[in-house]
Amino acid sequence: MDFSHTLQINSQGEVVQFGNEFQRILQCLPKESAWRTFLYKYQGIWYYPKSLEALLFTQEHFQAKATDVVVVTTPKAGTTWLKALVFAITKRNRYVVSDPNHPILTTNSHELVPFFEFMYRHNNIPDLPNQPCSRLFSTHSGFNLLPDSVKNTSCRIIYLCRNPKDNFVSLWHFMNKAVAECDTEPLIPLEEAFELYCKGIHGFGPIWNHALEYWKLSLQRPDQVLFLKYEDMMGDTTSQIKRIAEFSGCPFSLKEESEGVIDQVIKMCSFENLSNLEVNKNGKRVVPFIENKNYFRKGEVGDWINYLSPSMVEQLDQVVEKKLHGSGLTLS
Ligand SMILES: Nc1ncnc2c1ncn2[C@@H]1O[C@H](COP(=O)(O)OS(=O)(=O)O)[C@@H](OP(=O)(O)O)[C@H]1O
Repeated sequence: MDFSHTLQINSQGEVVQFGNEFQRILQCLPKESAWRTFLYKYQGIWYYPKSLEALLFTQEHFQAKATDVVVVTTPKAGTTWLKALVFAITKRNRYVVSDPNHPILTTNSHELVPFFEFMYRHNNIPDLPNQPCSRLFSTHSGFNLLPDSVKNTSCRIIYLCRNPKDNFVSLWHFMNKAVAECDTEPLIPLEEAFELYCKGIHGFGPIWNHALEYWKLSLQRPDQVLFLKYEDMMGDTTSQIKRIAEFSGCPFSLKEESEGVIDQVIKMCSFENLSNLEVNKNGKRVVPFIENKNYFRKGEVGDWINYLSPSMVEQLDQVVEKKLHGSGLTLS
């Protein structure tokens, strides 16, 4: 694919120049002006153009290894938390969890488990470590857009989703805080954002389509896809951490359990601990330009009750129920 001109976007969020082949692709896709930018629908999922370009580039250039672990989430499902947990669990032979200099304590987890969307942005082919141990990557990509080598090798996918009502509230806050900090546009009213969300129009949405693809795959190939829910992780973090460790091929030994290693992981990656670290209070990511503190808001289940009216709840519940009906997947 010819990506000779990288994507350029004007101040309204509209694509004004892109690689020739990518230009042809974009012109054929449904397009929506939403969330103060433009979104393009590719194989059932809405993408920001830069993310789509990078993910198409990833598809061409990323070669998975059987030992890789790819963290896949919908935005605002608890990605930052899951990345910290997966890093702490899978790298614990190299970084002892009780180490006061553990990387989690000094580095935002998005840097430790990088997104394909940013690694492969602007035609960049990153130099990937060739180490034998598991490499960790992440993405918000829909399943269809994953590189073939991720879909078809025995590399592991850990998927996380969240109750759509909390997911929406978290997304709305994030867009108004993190993104609004970068420009002078007015905030997006909750009602306007809600209507878009119910239509599935948001970056990497609709989450019911996104989750359903990975859900089906987790049933077909349970050894390749571990399907997690934020609410289960909050409800019984110990069990979910054990599942992650076993699935990743590094289960906790009885000795580790008796020494309290699981509790140490939980504590290190807790909302309270992560959100109070210097790096997460005052640090920022350069690409995208987002202050780390914006990845931490409340970290609770059920905060939607403070934002959504009964009729909004009914509307969103109905949309989700209709989409997931008969699939065996529930998100409420
Ligand atoms: N350690 C920990 N434990 C529990 N919950 C946590 C944790 N860290 C972040 N959060 C909450 O996750 C929400 C942010 O979602 P993501 O990390 O997926 O955001 S992003 O997609 O990476 O931008 C956002 O949820 P809300 O508080 O509901 O907005 C964060 O507060």
